[in-house]
Amino acid sequence: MSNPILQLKNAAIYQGESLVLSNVNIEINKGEFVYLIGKTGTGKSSFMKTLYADLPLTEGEGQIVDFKLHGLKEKDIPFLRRKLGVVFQDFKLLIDRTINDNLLFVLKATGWKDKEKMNTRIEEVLNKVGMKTKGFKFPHELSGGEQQRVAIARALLNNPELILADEPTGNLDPQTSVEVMEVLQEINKNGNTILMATHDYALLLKYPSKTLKCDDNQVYEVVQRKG
Ligand SMILES: Nc1ncnc2c1ncn2[C@@H]1O[C@H](COP(=O)(O)OP(=O)(O)OP(=O)(O)O)[C@@H](O)[C@H]1O
Repeated sequence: MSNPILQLKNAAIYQGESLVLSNVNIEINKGEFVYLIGKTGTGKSSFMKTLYADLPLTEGEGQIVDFKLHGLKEKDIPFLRRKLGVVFQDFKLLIDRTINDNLLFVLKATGWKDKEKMNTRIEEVLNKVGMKTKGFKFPHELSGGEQQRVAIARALLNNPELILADEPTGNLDPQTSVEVMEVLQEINKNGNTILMATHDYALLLKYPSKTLKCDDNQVYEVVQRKG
């Protein structure tokens, strides 16, 4: 039975005045791993930004983790974002503090108070991405792949219902991309739903999964050829 965690109906996505995607009708169910592909400039990032309410949905309807995207109020955006884990191409770690303090910062900003519980949670998420022993390091002391694993750990802190990853392997070499992908696959196997924008076709071939494509101002599901 389908159990949508994300549903867009007749949605149009704009950057300012210009229409990027129109007539978007898609559904993502709990537990799925979904790719979002498409040439550069076709609207993948705009699509992602609409989902985490960085761009408003002004046309059509959108439902994501129990929030309505159309008519979403400014004051509700932080609550929506707490239910999402967002991972970016450029990691976006705070460079002036250690990995532990990066994660602590997010926990405090999202309402956690108990020091012991925070430390336990930090250890748990770092463990999930194989970075348990690196919490004392500063971001610049880690490789790109390690930084991205920390960024994934950060996205997991509040048990998000959906993880949005926008080109998470875009800055990584092929081997490191596979390592980061293994982490995302593992997280998905443990029940997290993931939408990942990418133009890394090698990853699609190695880890085939449901794929949405942005092309010609449309988003549609593509059927992957086998063999
Ligand atoms: N901040 C912005 N203001 C105005 N137009 C924008 C803005 N960001 C993107 N666009 C335009 O929106 C369209 C879609 O861009 P978007 O970044 O969503 O594509 P993309 O598929 O993510 O590309 P890439 O793979 O290069 O990241 C492009 O025509 C782009 O020029």
